[in-house]
Amino acid sequence: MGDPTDADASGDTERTVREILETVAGLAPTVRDSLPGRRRKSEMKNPSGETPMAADVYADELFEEGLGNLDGVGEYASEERESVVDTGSGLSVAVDPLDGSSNLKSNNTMGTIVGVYDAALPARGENLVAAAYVLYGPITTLVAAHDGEVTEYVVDDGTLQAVRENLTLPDDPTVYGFGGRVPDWPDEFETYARDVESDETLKLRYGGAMIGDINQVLTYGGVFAYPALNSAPNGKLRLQFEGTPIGYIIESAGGASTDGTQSLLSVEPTELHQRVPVYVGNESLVGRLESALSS
Ligand SMILES: O=P(O)(O)OC[C@H]1O[C@](O)(COP(=O)(O)O)[C@@H](O)[C@@H]1O
Ligand SMILES: [Mg+2]
Ligand SMILES: [Mg+2]
Repeated sequence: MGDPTDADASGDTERTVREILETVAGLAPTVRDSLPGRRRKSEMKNPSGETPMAADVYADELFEEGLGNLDGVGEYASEERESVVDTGSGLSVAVDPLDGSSNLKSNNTMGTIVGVYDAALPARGENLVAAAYVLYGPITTLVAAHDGEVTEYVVDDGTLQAVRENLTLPDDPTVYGFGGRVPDWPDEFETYARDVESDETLKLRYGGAMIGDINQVLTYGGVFAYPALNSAPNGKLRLQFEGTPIGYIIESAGGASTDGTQSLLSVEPTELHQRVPVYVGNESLVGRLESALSS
């Protein structure tokens, strides 16, 4: 028989993960409804030096209140605020409240990303106990990874309705999407990209919101990269809010993730808002990429 204290702890974790997913699902329609009236820049700068949209700031406030008020959540952090908010004791939640919010101007897809860590932030990907994203597409969906399983839910009415269980990346990948300006790509990455482009089984899908592109990779199989750039060796995306949760979801779905040399889940966090090159997708394509980058 196991230690009753451990059983309590894991029961608490399960309950809190469920409550976090339910809270995010519950807020998703409100976030979506808030977008038309917040399609403008805010007056502030975020810790990454960007000017967020009013919608980014509002979504962050909603998630901070909703998730921070849960008994089992001890820390809340987001891409839009400088430091970690201490909300009691329990799991730590790191949120990208709106991913791809520059797509608001052109009315294209966006998402929300949530990482649930069992350690103080910033934490390693290996401390993730769950990760999820909301996709504000024609349908509002939530994809969650927990205990090695990935599930897609429809959350249009604010509740979790499972529609696809045990999601895995298809064996025969068909899509790729790479961010950053091509002249800014390091030579090794450009060689890989040209190789992928000339593969007759693959076609380009890039939408300017990582979550939209990731959902295509999860649906059709393929590879997404926001690479290291000549002008930004750590790329654009943030480790804690984007890199590790997405690495966790893709790895849970049988795919691979890397920062170029190691799994995104193994990258040592040194700073809450640090950036990281992100490469995720089918193992075959990520393996080819790691070889290309090391040559
Ligand atoms: O405009 P670019 O350089 O293609 O960048 C797009 C990338 O930046 C992001 O929008 C960054 O995320 P945020 O919108 O949360 O800052 C990603 O979703 C996307 O993959
Ligand atoms: Mg983002
Ligand atoms: Mg964002």
